Amino acid sequence: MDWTSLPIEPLDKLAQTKMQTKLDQLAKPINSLGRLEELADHLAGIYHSTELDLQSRKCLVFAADNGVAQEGVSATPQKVTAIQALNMLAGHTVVATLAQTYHCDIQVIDVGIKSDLDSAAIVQKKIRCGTADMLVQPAMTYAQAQQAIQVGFDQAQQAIEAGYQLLAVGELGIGNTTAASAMVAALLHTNGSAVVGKGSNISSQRLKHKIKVVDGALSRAALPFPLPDPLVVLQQVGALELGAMTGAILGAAAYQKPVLLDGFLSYASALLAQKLRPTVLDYVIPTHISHEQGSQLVLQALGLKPYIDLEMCVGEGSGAMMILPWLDGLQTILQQMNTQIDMDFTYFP
Ligand SMILES: Cc1cc2ncn([C@H]3O[C@H](COP(=O)(O)O)[C@@H](O)[C@H]3O)c2cc1C
Ligand SMILES: O=C(O)c1cccnc1
Repeated sequence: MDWTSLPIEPLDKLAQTKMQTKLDQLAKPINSLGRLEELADHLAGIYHSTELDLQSRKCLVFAADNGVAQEGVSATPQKVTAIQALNMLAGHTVVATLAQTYHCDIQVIDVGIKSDLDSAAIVQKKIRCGTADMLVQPAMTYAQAQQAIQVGFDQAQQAIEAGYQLLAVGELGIGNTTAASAMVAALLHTNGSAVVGKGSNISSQRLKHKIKVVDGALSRAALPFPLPDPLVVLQQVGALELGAMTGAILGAAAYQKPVLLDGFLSYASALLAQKLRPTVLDYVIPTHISHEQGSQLVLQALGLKPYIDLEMCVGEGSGAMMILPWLDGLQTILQQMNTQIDMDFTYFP
C-alpha cells in the first residue's frame, strides 16, 4: 500500500472513557496508578477496547550508513553499523538482550548499510549503499527519501498483518545523530547548537565540530521556511534508517496499532512523520527520555511526555524495550485485579 493513500483514523474516545471507568472501578484509590492510567486510556483508544493484548510485539530495527560520518562527527568507525547489525541477530546488542528478556521479537532491516552482509536473517531492503555526505551534497535523492518511508511503512504493515499488536522502532547507523540533529533543526527552524548532542559520546572538541557540520549542511541545503514539503528535509540532510523509521511510525498509525518510540533518533523520525501527517501522533507511545542534548526540544515540539527517565541514550530501540515490563504489569492489573463490586464497597471522596 502506498503510504500516502491510507488515512489515519481518530482514536476511539468511547473506549478511552470505558477504560477510565474500568480503572476507577478497580480496588485501588482513584487515579492511583498515575501515568499508567494515561497509558491505558491511550491504548484503549487505539485498540477500540478495554481488553489489552500487548504480548505479540515486534521491534523493527532499520540499519544504514551515513555519508556524513566522513566528516569526523562520530566517536566510532563506520564499519560498526554492519558489525552491530550482525551482533543484533546474534542477540548481543543492548536492544537484542532487552528484547529477549522482555519477550519482544526483533527484526533488522538493511535500508542502506554500505557493505553487503551475508546473513539471511537480515531483511534486505537496501536503498543505496549509505547516504552521501550531507555537508557537500543532498544525503539522497527525493525518490530515495520516498522509498525509505515506503520501506518502513511496508515493514510495519507486514508485521501488523502477521498479527503483531504492538510495534517498536529502532535504528543502527554510525553518524545518524548528526542527520537527526540536522533534520530536527530544519523542521523546527533552529540551528545546530540548539539540537546537537554527543551522540555515541564524542569529546567536547568534536561536539563543536559536529555543530559546525550540521550548520554547514543546513546552509548548503538552504531549505525554505515554512517548508512546502517536509520530505525534502529527509532528502537533503536526513538518513535512510530515519526515513524508514518515519515510514514505520506512519504504517503503525495507518493500520491502527501503537508504536513505541525509542530515543532522539526516533523523536526526529516522529517529528518528520508529524510534519507529513499531523494526526500520526495519536498512535505514538513515548517511552523513555533520551539523554541526548536535543531531546527535550523535540519532545516539547511533539507534545510528548515519555514515561521513563533512566538517562539512557543507546538507540537501537533499547529505550523502547524498557516500557515492556510496565505494559505487562498494566495488562495483568486489568485482567486480574478485584473491583469495588467484588469487594462490596464504594468510594466516598
Ligand atoms: C558500539 C555502538 C553500539 C550502538 N548502538 C547504537 N548506537 C547508536 O549510536 C549511533 C549514533 O551515534 P553517532 O551519531 O555518534 O555515530 C547509532 O548507531 C545509534 O544507534 C551505537 C553506537 C555504538 C558505538
Ligand atoms: O537517543 C538516542 O537514541 C541516541 C543518542 C545518542 C546515540 N545513539 C542514540
